[in-house]
Amino acid sequence: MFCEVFSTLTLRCANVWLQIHCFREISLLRRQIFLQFLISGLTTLDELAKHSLPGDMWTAVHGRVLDISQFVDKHPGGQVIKLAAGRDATVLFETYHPNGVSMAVLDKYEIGKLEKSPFAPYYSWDSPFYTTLKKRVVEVLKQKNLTRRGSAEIQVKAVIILTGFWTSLAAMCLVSNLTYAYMWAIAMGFWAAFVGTCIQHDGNHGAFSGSSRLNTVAGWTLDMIGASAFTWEVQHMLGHHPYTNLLDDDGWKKEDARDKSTPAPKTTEVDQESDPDVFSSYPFMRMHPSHPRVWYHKFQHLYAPILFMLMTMTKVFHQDWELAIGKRLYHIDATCRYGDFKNVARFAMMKLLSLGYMAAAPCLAHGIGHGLGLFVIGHMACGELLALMFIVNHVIEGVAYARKSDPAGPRTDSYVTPMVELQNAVLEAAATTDEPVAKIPLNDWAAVQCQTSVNWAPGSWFWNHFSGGLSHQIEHHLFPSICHTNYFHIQSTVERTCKEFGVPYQSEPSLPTALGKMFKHLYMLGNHDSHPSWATSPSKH
Ligand code: HEM
Repeated sequence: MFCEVFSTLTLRCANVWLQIHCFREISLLRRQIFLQFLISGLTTLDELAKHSLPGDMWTAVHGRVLDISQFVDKHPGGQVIKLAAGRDATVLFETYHPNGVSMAVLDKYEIGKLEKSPFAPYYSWDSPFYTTLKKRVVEVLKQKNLTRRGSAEIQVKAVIILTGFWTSLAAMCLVSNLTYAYMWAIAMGFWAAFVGTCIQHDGNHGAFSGSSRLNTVAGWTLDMIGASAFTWEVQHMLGHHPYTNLLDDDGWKKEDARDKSTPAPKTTEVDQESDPDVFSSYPFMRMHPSHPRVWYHKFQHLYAPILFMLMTMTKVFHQDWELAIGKRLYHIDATCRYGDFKNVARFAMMKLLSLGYMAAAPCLAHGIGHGLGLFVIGHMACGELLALMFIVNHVIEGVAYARKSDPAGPRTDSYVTPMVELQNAVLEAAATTDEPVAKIPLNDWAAVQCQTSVNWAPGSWFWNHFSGGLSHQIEHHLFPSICHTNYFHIQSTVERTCKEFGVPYQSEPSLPTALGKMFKHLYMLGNHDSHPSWATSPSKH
């Protein structure tokens, strides 16, 4: 105990000393050597978690501990790097750099090695599948003369959407006819959904623009519509994206049962590899076959649309505040964002301001009853559209689910995966030729992303724009730092590469077809603990 306190104190003093003395490049080396000297032995995840605030930021990539305190402001990808602070950021690092990062950069900031996590990592990074995908996609964009991150196309689109939002809001308050006011409220809700899918989504992923500032402003539009970019980053970028449809079987139960007023458990007691999007809806909805089925789930396909309507309001009034105050979302430490007082102040200011123009203004214009009614109707329209477009990509017939306790890769409920079938077919075909084909591990990160996401209307310019790239969910999950306006340009390359490597790639021809399959799947999950049809999910090739 004494040793722990002493070493923490020494490190903190050392950091303050280094803040004061190390602002030049030459000092970086001194700082690195000094920290290397101080950290004798391996760094634990708990020690790493103590370094997540500006001026004192450590992260870990492939077992190497990096001091990124001095690098964050120089990072070519902008402020998103702060999400890596205080945690193992291997998945973020691998997935946000389609062009790779020189090892010299890592060498420059390395200060030690990470102790092995008590939880075995789910993913494998060894296959050539993701490297080949990255190389081909970067090449296609180069050939088409497109920038990876957004350009004029998304910026013009952003102006149109923002104009739509503010015009609907103003019209909702200014028209005297209440029927029209409610129609404007619905329009405002839809525009707000487009702000979410087409502006903030790219901004917070660092994909809206090459300019870090513009990305921050684009990300901030989520606060403009009443939610919080910081909360979204934690849930979506640190939870859902890296660990899509992956469930730590015991972890969610522990989190569920935990008394939230007690101190957060240590990082050795909780596993970061779990997708909050699939377990946060439980017990209201059963979205993952690992969750126990409760009697009312058999109606979930019927009541799902009602819950979807309430989604944004729950976030705005409950989840955002819980996170900002507790600095934690389920198993995810949110200190990197809400540990900074400036961020909490920004959060609170935007909450107040947005409530002013979205709720108080209509109340002033139409009276409290109708004012609140307009606010709620706007939210319901927004929540419904957003939920339908998001959930359809991951909870749908044929999609795969993964369990941390199951080492054999993502699979349908009855232990047959389309990936196994496809791999066998590809390897068999290759056996008759001279061309060797690499076998892809079932837990290959990119291959898992392809199996846990589903596209709809692939290659369509219109639907790509309408959904902010959600129609090309597989491409988005593989390349979150690439602007959504590019996805239909890279779609055929990704599909071809999947086919070549024997990795499943599921596309539904249209949104209505995909929605039909989503509701059918919700019905199946609600009415069967497991079902034979999950065992024979058709391979799409
Ligand atoms: C952990 C240590 C990290 C290091 C050393 C690092 C380093 C770099 C470097 C050298 C580049 C320029 C690459 C190029 O020119 O192609 C870059 C770009 C970028 N980084 Fe990082 N990065 C780190 C973490 C992160 C994290 C955690 C994220 C996201 C959460 C991120 C997001 C980005 C983005 C969006 C770009 C722009 C990519 C593009 O232009 O396509 N980086 N980073």
